[in-house]
Amino acid sequence: MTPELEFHIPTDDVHERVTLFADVILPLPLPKLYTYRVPYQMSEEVMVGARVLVQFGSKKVLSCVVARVHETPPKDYQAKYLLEVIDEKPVVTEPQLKLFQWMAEYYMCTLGEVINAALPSALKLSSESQIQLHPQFNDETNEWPLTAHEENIIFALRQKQSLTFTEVGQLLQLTSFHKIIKSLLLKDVIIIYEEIAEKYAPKVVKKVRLTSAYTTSEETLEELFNQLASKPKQLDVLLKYVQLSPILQNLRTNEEGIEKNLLTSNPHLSLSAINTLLKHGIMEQFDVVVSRFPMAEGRGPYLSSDLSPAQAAARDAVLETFGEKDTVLLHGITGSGKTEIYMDLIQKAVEAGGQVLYLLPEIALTTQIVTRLKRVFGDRLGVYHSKFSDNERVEVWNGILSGRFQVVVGVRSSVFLPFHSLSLLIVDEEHEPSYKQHDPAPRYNAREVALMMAHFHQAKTLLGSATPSVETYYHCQSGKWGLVNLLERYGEATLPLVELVDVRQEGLRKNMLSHFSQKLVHAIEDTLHRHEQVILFQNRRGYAPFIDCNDCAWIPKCRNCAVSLSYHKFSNELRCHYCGYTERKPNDCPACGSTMLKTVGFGTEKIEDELKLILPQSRIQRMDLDTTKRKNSHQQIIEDFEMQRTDILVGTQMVTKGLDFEHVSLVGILSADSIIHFPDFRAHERAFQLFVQVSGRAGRKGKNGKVLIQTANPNQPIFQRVIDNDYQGLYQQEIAERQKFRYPPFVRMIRMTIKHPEARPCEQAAILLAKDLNDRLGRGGVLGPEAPHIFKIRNQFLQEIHVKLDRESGHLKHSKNQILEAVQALLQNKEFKQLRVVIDVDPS
Ligand SMILES: Nc1ncnc2c1ncn2[C@@H]1O[C@H](COP(=O)(O)OP(=O)(O)OP(=O)(O)O)[C@@H](O)[C@H]1O
Ligand SMILES: [Zn+2]
Repeated sequence: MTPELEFHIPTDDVHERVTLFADVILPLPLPKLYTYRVPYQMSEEVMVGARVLVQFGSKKVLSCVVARVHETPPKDYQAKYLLEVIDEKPVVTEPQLKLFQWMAEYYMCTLGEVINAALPSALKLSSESQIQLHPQFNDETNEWPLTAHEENIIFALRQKQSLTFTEVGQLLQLTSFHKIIKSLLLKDVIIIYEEIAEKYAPKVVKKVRLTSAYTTSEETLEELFNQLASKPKQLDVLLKYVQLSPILQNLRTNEEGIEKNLLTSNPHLSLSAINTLLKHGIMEQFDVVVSRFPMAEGRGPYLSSDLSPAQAAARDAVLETFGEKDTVLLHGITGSGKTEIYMDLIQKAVEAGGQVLYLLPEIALTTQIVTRLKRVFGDRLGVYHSKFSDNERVEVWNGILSGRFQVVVGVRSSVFLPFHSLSLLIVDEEHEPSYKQHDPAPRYNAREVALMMAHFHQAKTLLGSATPSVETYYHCQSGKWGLVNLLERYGEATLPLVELVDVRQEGLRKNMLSHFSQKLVHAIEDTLHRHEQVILFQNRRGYAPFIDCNDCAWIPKCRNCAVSLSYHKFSNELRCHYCGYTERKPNDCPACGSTMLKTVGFGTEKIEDELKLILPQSRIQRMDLDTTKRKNSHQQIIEDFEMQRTDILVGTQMVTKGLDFEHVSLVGILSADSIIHFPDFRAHERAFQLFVQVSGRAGRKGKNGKVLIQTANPNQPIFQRVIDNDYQGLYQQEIAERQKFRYPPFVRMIRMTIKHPEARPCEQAAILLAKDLNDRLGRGGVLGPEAPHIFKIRNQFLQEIHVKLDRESGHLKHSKNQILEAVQALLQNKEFKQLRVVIDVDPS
């Protein structure tokens, strides 16, 4: 050290001290960002994308994400100091922040709502956050000096398992204790988690290894062998150890050890010998925190299938089109092998060093695809969906940040993940309505968000579908996006033969067995006879949509919603599918006392029930919301069907989507009519998609597939389009109608739902809002108010207003502001205290 430096007095403290301010996103529905003052000693630590702890209101402490760091104090309030910087590195990336900002603006919600939806709850902290001892913390091995306060907390955690932040404050009698918590965190003494129900528990594995004294050199190891020569049981253990751990090739590998149970569960080894070795300090035991997503064994080279000539041509066309366009639609019929093409493209993107996001509409689909992708991408594949625990989500989040996961497969919420170098996004089954989040805000469509993500990352997006949404196809027709067609099935397979069954006629001819036509029953029998499988689709779950009294026509209704209660036979309950209300099914009519209560209509449960009577030998499984509540139930049902442990799969929409089963040769649609007559401008499009998709599950691997559609009205033109797989016809007709009646893609729709516990004020408020919107936006664009078909849900009366906006974006922003102002003005009206207005952009 030079003498000058020894006398150096730090002067920057005196003059160059700059006060920094951080704008933070609180995880609350607040309209703007809040600015906090950064304590000088944290100036170096604070950074965009990292979390900080702040006090909000008088008591609450929250973690929030830094969106901006600057030097301008806020004008209208005195900025408080932020309390702590939690992260050493950002947990939210720059492109993510941009995307979140865009989502908040586009979907007309707050940035806080977006962040709240985006972050797994273990990354959100508040005064209710809990701490617990780190499972690996051990007084004896701890190398860090601990302060009295820290000792105090550890002592309390030994007594009580967990403490909330508030309790920590009380324990230490300090208001500012976050430094202490952070210090304990850094020393790995504690971990933080959000809810008691879901403690963050890293998975710990017990391992053993030789103590270092015996592994300094080959000689010491040899000495050990000599030493144990007279103790054969211990020698056996040692021999097994050197067999399982490659220490004879490289002594340093001893450090990694082996899992203890590889020894203890071996019937040829003596447990007491293992314990003696541990007791004598020849071996030692240690814990390792392992990933919940174990590394795949032997990464191996890529293992994907060879593309057929048609697939290879489609792949090349996609790559070529990416040269000119950022977004390409792969319109490939069901069973054409789109997945194989995706895998090929993913591989290319990964080899070039990019990250890939592969979006799927439904968890049920992930299980099959994940198995296929795992074989190719091994430990570089991350999976993200809503049935994951929070721990698992945090691990995926961190795995993407650290670069461990290069490919992520997930459902719509994966658009929130912290990618930094995305180069390819795939939106499979892009037409699927389940990409849309209805509640709560942000009410986004993951397909649209994916396109925006691609924009911020300068990545390419491939949309794929056998039945593209009319909007998407329109953008291809107009030349905005690229289009690649794949019009043949892979291999020997051809599209299935679709046939209609007129249930009215069959009923007259006495050819109906309850809800099954003879034709369908015979077709099922034939199929099972050939040891092939059947999928039956019915659009409703439960046993029956409602029951009614034969004598007085009484129908049980939900007490919170304007709907009748569905009957669920297994639980003998009447259930509301909107609010979850349940009651026991009465034996007699509460209105007239009659015992003649009968069920009306039918759902999947009834189909399953009746089928068991009609075909008692067959093995039937049902897949719907009621049978897939548990985390792995989807997987189990799909696996059973795949392995042909079941013959018939009965289900709701869940069975229609992209599933790939080799032995299915018959698909039955039990009642097509309710789907076609849904009151919505997309009803025809949706019905076509549903019928074609569910039909597409038949005959995928060379078998001749057959589809039977039961309907009371076979003359509807949509059926001919399904029979002919005539997407073009459907598209031409739909697009003409959309243009004529001004629907998307020709306009943008925004729906406002006005909610109030009483009917009158709900209606009055809706009329006022519609009038104000009319004044602001001009006539013609505002439709309603109108009470929706189900006019009360969860004790809230509903009214809807639809706004149609021209697509030029300059206009759009202005109009959105007008809408927000109109809603604000209405909410300020003192007459409507309990009013809520939900805004949904691009509703569906
Ligand atoms: N090149 C290939 N080599 C081997 N098998 C293939 C190949 N292409 C497709 N297959 C098989 O054909 C079947 C159908 O493929 P895939 O599931 O990818 O179709 P898809 O286009 O996604 O259909 P859908 O739109 O109905 O979901 C799968 O079982 C798949 O493994
Ligand atoms: Zn209800």
